[in-house]
Amino acid sequence: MTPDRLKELVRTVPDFPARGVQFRDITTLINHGEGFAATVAMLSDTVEGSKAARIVGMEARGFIFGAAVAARLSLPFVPIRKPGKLPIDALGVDYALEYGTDRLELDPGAFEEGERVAIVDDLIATGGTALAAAQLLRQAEVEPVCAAFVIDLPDLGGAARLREADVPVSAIMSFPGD
Ligand SMILES: O=P(O)(O)OC[C@H]1O[C@H](OP(=O)(O)OP(=O)(O)O)[C@H](O)[C@@H]1O
Ligand SMILES: Nc1ncnc2[nH]cnc12
Repeated sequence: MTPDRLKELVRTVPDFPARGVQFRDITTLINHGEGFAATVAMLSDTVEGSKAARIVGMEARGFIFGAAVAARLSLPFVPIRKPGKLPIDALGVDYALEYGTDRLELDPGAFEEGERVAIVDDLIATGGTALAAAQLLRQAEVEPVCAAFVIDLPDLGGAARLREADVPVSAIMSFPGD
């Protein structure tokens, strides 16, 4: 399947969760077996090329793709969670959303010192989530060597921000103009 065909499987919902937002919904993509498999295969090629030893994915949609890529490549998977969910002393980073703030947490004991780690998520918009993930990885003294997304919303600037922070970025498809 081509990236253009995969793009057709993403449902666009106007004015969700707020007026003016074009919500790019991946539930219709993963509800298509061949489309989901092709998406995971493409993300896996990127992650494999980065020579990452481990994959992290951000709660919740990042778990869907990150865990699938990890299983396909027989790589270990580490969840980056929303606050208060990890049962151990976790590293935490607060980050800005369009309105207000949120927080991501990570188990620093989940890694080998200095190893190469890939970030996988469904979508990059402002980059706040992915930058927080990269910051958490650096706090855990490992190297974010790749950030692989299904969808990039380039007008929101997240991919550019991540590259400025020295994290290589790739996406299967983009929706310019969002
Ligand atoms: O680049 P950003 O502006 O940070 O936006 C992208 C993030 O937003 C969505 O997650 P959300 O926080 O909505 O959580 P969910 O996965 O639980 O739906 C998406 O899955 C990304 O993680
Ligand atoms: N436009 C959008 N569609 C889906 N998920 C998002 N996360 C942040 N912006 C989004």
